[in-house]
Amino acid sequence: MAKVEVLCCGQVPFRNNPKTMMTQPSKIPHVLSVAGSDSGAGAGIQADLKACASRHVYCSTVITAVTAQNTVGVQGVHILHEHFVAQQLNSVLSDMHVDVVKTGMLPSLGIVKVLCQNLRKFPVKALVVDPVMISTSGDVLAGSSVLAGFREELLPMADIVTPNLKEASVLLGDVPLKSVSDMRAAAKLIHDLGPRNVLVKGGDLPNSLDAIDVFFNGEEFYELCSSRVNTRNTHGTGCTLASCIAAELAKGSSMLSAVKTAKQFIKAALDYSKDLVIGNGAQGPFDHFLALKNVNQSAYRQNRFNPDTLLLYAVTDSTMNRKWGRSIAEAVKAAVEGGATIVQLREKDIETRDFLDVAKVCLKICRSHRVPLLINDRIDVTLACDADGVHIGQSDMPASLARTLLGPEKIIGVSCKTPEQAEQAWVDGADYIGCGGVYPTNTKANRTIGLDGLKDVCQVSKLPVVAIGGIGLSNARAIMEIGVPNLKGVAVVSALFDRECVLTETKNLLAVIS
Ligand SMILES: Nc1ncnc2c1ncn2[C@@H]1O[C@H](COP(=O)(O)OP(=O)(O)O)[C@@H](O)[C@H]1O
Ligand SMILES: Cc1ncc(COP(=O)(O)O)c(N)n1
Repeated sequence: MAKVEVLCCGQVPFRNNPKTMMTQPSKIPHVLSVAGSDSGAGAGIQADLKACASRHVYCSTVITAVTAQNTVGVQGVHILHEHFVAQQLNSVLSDMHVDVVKTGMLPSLGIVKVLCQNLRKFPVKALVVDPVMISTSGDVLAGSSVLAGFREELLPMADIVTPNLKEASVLLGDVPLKSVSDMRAAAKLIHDLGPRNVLVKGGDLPNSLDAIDVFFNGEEFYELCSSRVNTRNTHGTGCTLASCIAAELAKGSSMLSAVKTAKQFIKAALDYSKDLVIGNGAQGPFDHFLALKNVNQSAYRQNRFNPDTLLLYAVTDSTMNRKWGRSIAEAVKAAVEGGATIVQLREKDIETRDFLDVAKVCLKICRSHRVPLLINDRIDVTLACDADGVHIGQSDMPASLARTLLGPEKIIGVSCKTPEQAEQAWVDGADYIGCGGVYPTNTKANRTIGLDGLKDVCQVSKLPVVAIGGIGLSNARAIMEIGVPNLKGVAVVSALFDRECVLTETKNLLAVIS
């Protein structure tokens, strides 16, 4: 009798398994962190590894120094020889496909130089430089000898440099930085040193109720603002921010969107771990794995939100579907089969338990078509059924709080009528805005803003926009043709669900706007 080998994992041997043989090799975005080790694991290489892991990005490491460090301060620093740093760089860069390099503590000029040599030899998609010089505890991590290396060699190669206030000041020859306008001036001067983008971090800005960072891309300034979390656990925020930016760039994000995601991540992680107690010193580490408390499919999404999904946005209405004798799930199924690119469950008169049951069924339908499903207003239902996100109005939960509750992964949309509301939605960490009502509608008694109002909002909105309100076959094309690039699609209710055949209506509407 033929001998059958059983592998311990219970799988058929490779050569006999056609399914395994057909499997495509899969690639994970890859960040290389070139930084120092922090024995307390709050900052440095350890923070970078945790940040990348929690953003679902692979992180390799080249260690430049080993520090004896805890929540009180830095007790010792052992700098590795530049030859050994060069050897590590060569090992990783010559073999593994690195997308983005992120640098932290670079404690000697020799190390800066071998890094620049290796970056020239093995070019990568992006270089993120966190110019670590002084720890938050006030200890020196890189002396003035490396400054020339930063200014002359490394910064001109950087896609972004992320100094905190002290580091920005040192890079510019000890200029005092005390206000947001000082930060803007510093960002401009540092940009003149050669990096493509600059983020001056304001975690240590005195007398500021908010944590404000200034981003400058050589043309425009952005003040990125989040409320300041009241916690001692801010050790490693700078390293984490830079790693998170690197991770998002490795996934393919644009620079501004990577920076915004990273900032939202820091805010959410600090909120999540504000009461954590590790160590007796003044500055504790925080917990990077907030997403793990909510292990779910969305944790494996590589790109959290694709604005193109706003093209044909189906918003349900149970009264209409009841009138035509179909369930919400049947209506959603027809809409996604007809080509709806995103769905929102807007069910105002339904018990929570029923809402949850319906949401779970609709989620299954949407996932099978790779269409995101959002829930109107109800953050509790969004979390309970692990929907892709929530859509909120101006009188619902504020978007900043929704972001804190939902974490950085979920999609958040906000209804906006005015440019001011659109600006606030962006500051609060929303992903898109729904703008309207453009035309009068039966689903909401509301002031309409018309095509001009829509244009005004689109022109200032930094977020993608979907138009809503009285939109259907007759006027959808006119809306799509208003000629503003961030208008990504139309959201419709009656045009799909107050009709006999949802499938046909969706197909027809898609044909008109595509
Ligand atoms: N208490 C806080 N609440 C919210 N965000 C914070 C807080 N402290 C720092 N941040 C943010 O963390 C990031 C790192 O900033 P900062 O602490 O200034 O850098 P570093 O760790 O290099 O000193 C920035 O985006 C900053 O705005
Ligand atoms: C090895 C190493 N790298 C970087 C930092 C900066 O982090 P922080 O500014 O939070 O002290 C640090 N303390 N240690």
